[in-house]
Amino acid sequence: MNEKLLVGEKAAEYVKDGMVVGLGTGSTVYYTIQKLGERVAAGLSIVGIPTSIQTEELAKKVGIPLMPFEEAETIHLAIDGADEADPESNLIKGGGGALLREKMIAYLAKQFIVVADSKKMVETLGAFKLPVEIIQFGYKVTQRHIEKLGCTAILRVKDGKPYVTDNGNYILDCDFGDIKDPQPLELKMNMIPGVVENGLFVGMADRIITVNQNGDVEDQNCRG
Ligand SMILES: O=C(CO)[C@H](O)[C@H](O)COP(=O)(O)O
Repeated sequence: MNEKLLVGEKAAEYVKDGMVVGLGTGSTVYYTIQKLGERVAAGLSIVGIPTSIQTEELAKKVGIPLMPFEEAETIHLAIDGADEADPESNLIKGGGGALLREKMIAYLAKQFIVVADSKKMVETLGAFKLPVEIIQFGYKVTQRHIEKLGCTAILRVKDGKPYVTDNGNYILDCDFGDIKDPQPLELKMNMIPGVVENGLFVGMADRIITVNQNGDVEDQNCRG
């Protein structure tokens, strides 16, 4: 069973005619975007706002009309994946390196739907190392400040070179062990000069679409 396909396609059902839709990044929301492409070809009228260059290319390929984020007055709905989700619907995101644009777009969205296969659902955040986007200037100094918060921070590397985000920044993957109380950490992290954004999404998800132990799609309303 392809859980990513199941949850990705389920989320596409929330997209209605006339919506401005935030398009997330990754291998789960890939299926949402594919499905939306099919629906656009069949007459659905939407405008997408991509959270990464990768997603922009995919959306163009499947025929979803796009608009620049800076021109958006509102986003009706944003759909995105997650690396981990805890029982309070707090998330770690940024495995794909798009956390900054993902958070900006989710923040503007009236509704934020997360698509997550069952492996992403955890009791406590932190087995997945927390991605933190930092500026390149003085990055080792920023790294030391971040480590004082109680983690080991490793510079993300791709093809033997530091990984550079769509925004021209570096990413540190930070091992805090269990993150039992994500909100203070999210705030403290962003107080450090040189930190642009971190991958903790606290209290942002409105729905999480996942797969339960019986193999059924479970559509959780995070607002009770
Ligand atoms: O945060 C992200 C990218 O920055 C992704 O949403 C997250 O990494 C999940 O990706 P996938 O659906 O491929 O497991």
